Amino acid sequence: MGTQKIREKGRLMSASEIERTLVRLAHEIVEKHDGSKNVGLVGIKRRGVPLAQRLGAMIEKIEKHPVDTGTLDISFYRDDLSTDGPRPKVTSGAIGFDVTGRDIILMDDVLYTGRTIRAALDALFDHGRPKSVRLLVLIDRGHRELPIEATYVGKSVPTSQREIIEVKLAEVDGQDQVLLVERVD
Ligand SMILES: O=P(O)(O)OC[C@H]1O[C@H](OP(=O)(O)OP(=O)(O)O)[C@H](O)[C@@H]1O
Ligand SMILES: O=c1cc[nH]c(=O)[nH]1
Repeated sequence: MGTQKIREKGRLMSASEIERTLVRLAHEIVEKHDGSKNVGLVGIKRRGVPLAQRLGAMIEKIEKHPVDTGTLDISFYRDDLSTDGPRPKVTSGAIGFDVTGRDIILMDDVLYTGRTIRAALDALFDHGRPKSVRLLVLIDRGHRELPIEATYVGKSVPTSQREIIEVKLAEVDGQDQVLLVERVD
């Protein structure tokens, strides 16, 4: 595989827009979950993790009680591994709290084909039986290949297949912003 050229097309969200969006999503979660006591937040590695941590802190501030926040590493569950041989049957590391009976909100930065979320649901149910599972994403860029939708969406961005959404978060990338870039052949 050669190096792929990409061209920046524009900035979709600044740091302050990301912050405002997360505050709105935290309030939506509290409103829909009637106080959020049974809610557990699970961030998908990598950038879902800081999103879950930030939203957990925001909900805690609004509700004045702690919110369980954990991490899901789905690298062994991704179906794109299956092209190189049988899919490894490995249970991912601990989430950080018991998901059984909880109202789980899975979190990721970008929702595209839906394959990451399918893998995340497999991984989640290997850890326990949640009462419910909802999905939160910062960006929904369309082009689903599976019947998966998010309950909580930061921003819906219609994209072409050539375009790529680059979410950058301070904890992983040293800064907060969302960029739209395009592959150049
Ligand atoms: O809906 P899908 O088609 O599964 O695409 C969405 C996934 O793609 C990105 O991860 P990526 O594979 O680029 O890895 P990253 O964590 O390094 O960004 C993004 O973080 C989502 O997890
Ligand atoms: O555009 C995309 C598609 C999948 N994952 C991303 O992070 N961006």
